[in-house]
Amino acid sequence: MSEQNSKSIGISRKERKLQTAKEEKKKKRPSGKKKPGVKRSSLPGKEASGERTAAAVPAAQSEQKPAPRKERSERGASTGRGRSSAPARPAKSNDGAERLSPSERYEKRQSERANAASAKQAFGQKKNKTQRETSASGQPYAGGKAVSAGTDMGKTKDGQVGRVSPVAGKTPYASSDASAKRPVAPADAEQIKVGDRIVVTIKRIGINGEGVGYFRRKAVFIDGAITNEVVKAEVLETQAKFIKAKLVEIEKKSKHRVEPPCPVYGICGGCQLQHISYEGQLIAKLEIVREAFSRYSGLNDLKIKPTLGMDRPWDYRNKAQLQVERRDVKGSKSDIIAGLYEIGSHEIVDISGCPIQHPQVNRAIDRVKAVLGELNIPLSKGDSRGGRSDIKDSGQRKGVRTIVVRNGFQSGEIQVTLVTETADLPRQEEMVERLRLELPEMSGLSVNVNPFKTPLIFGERTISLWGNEAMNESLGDLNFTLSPRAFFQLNPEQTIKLYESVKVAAALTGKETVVDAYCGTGTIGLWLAPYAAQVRGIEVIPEAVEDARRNAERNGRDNADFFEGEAEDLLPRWAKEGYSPDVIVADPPRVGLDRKFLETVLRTKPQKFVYVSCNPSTLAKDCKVLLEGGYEIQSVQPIDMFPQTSQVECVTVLVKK
Ligand SMILES: C[S@@+](CC[C@H](N)C(=O)[O-])C[C@H]1O[C@@H](n2cnc3c(N)ncnc32)[C@H](O)[C@@H]1O
Repeated sequence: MSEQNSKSIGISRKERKLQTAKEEKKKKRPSGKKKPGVKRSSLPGKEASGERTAAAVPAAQSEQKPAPRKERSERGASTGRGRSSAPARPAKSNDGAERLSPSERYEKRQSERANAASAKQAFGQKKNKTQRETSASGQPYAGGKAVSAGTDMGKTKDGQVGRVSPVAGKTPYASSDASAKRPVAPADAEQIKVGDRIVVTIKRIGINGEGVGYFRRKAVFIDGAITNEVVKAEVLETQAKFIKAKLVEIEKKSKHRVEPPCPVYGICGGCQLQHISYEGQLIAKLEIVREAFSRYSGLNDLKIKPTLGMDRPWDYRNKAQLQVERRDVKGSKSDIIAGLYEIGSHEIVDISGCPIQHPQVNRAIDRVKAVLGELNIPLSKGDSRGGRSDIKDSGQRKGVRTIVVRNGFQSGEIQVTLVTETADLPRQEEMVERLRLELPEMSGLSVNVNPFKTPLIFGERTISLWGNEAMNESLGDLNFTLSPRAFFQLNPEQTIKLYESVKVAAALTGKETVVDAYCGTGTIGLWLAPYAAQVRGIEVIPEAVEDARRNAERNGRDNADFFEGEAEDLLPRWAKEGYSPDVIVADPPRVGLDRKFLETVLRTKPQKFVYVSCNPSTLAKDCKVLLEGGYEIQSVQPIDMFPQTSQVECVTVLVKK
């Protein structure tokens, strides 16, 4: 979050825009008619884009017992730092080089990656702006004809479907009377300029949920367009290999196009596919996986199973981590908003009542906001009305930055964690008292201290203010203990399908040795343990390894052991010692598998390799290495863990040829 983007007091231009959008939406809806799965009063969303990154950094697991105001120092750089809010420094070796534990190295790498990504994005945005300005200034305007893209394009119909509500972008589509000022696009893709209008037939949905078509064989990415639609679009950016364009009009509408139910869809950035029917989303996800294998593995005819979806693809998320800000909103009871950053900005979009969060999570967020507001607890972002008088409205200050709420669907427990820059939040006892009254299902309240400006949500130190330091949740027959930072899948209903798919894919007979690489709190390994001779889990975060060991004990899985380290270090070490598992299951973060890890797999040659992936691109790239190394793909099962978003999880089984 940049201080430069701190909000001014009162209603901003963007808020006004948001309110207008909501009002327009209200007008459009038949009165009294409720949208499926959406509360009338609700706004939408999903966690910040760093969710997977943040969630993939599990944390310390402590004994599950009430521990009022007890601080829990976590292993690593912050150990023994007491209540100081001073930034933790990594230990240095004698030669001055950083001496980091595997988990510290992992966190550092994640942070570096995230910083590099945002720098790249910022560079891209700057570049686009320049391009737009340059091109727009020299663009000839000549009548109202758009150039058709490709041989099958340009079938512009009279009386076409014109206006629909804005999707995946903040600007409503232009009306057709704007045609008088339309620039004419050149007939060659290389001469296309920003501001030109083109007609494109959409061939598929891209990995970020955008429609993908071609203009003279050059890929065109158009947010909000759907497969098989013919759309008119305005060019926003031209690159050597692709064009980015904005949807202006839909000439031929897909049968899967639906009205996005959420009033801030396309603004908050949490969802990318709400404008597509659920059936259409499942097909789109299959297309995304197919395209990845074709592009990165060179497999054009791969058989991919239909995406496993949900009966009711709403209210599924068990966790929210929302940025908070104190803001005066006229007509609103609360002066605190909680939400996600608006697409391409540092402004928070309020997402109360988000239709993909479980209602209990939304309710808990509302209660926490109300209590923070009532007690004037300082926030790191917002006006100077509440909180402490020493807090000035000038940039970054110390206070609550993020509210994290996790709900146990089975246990009914609610875990609340406030991420702050400083441990010394005022009125903590009153806060505990008020929250216990307002949120009786709360099983634990913690403060996590993150004094750094980093895209990672959590810092290293977690302090339990009240209740259990860790919450309980179960999946199928297994019971888990989860500390505030511990990774746990976000969609429990689909997680069972995911783990069952892994079980079916592994087809264990009870005799196999199995490695669960990137095991988190040991969930997959424990799921498989009753069907295997032995399970070994590898996980880089020490606290998650402790969780996994505790969970193994709790569930009586005495053939499962969990080891701390990087998968790319431990697997080769075990191989050297002569250990060669029959089956390896790997569930890495989005970056995919490390080269050293892949090379060891090829050397140790397990009969089966079960790859659980949340990123089709890295999945397909890694599979190419395995295919070239003597494996073949037996099955690919996409699973919809995140309905309404463009993300797709896959269980891919590779067997030795
Ligand atoms: C996508 S999560 C999967 C967790 C688990 N399989 C589950 O279903 O809950 C990936 C896990 O890999 C861990 N991880 C990341 N990099 C790692 C590495 N190099 N070696 C081992 N574990 C790693 C993360 O801490 C995280 O717990």
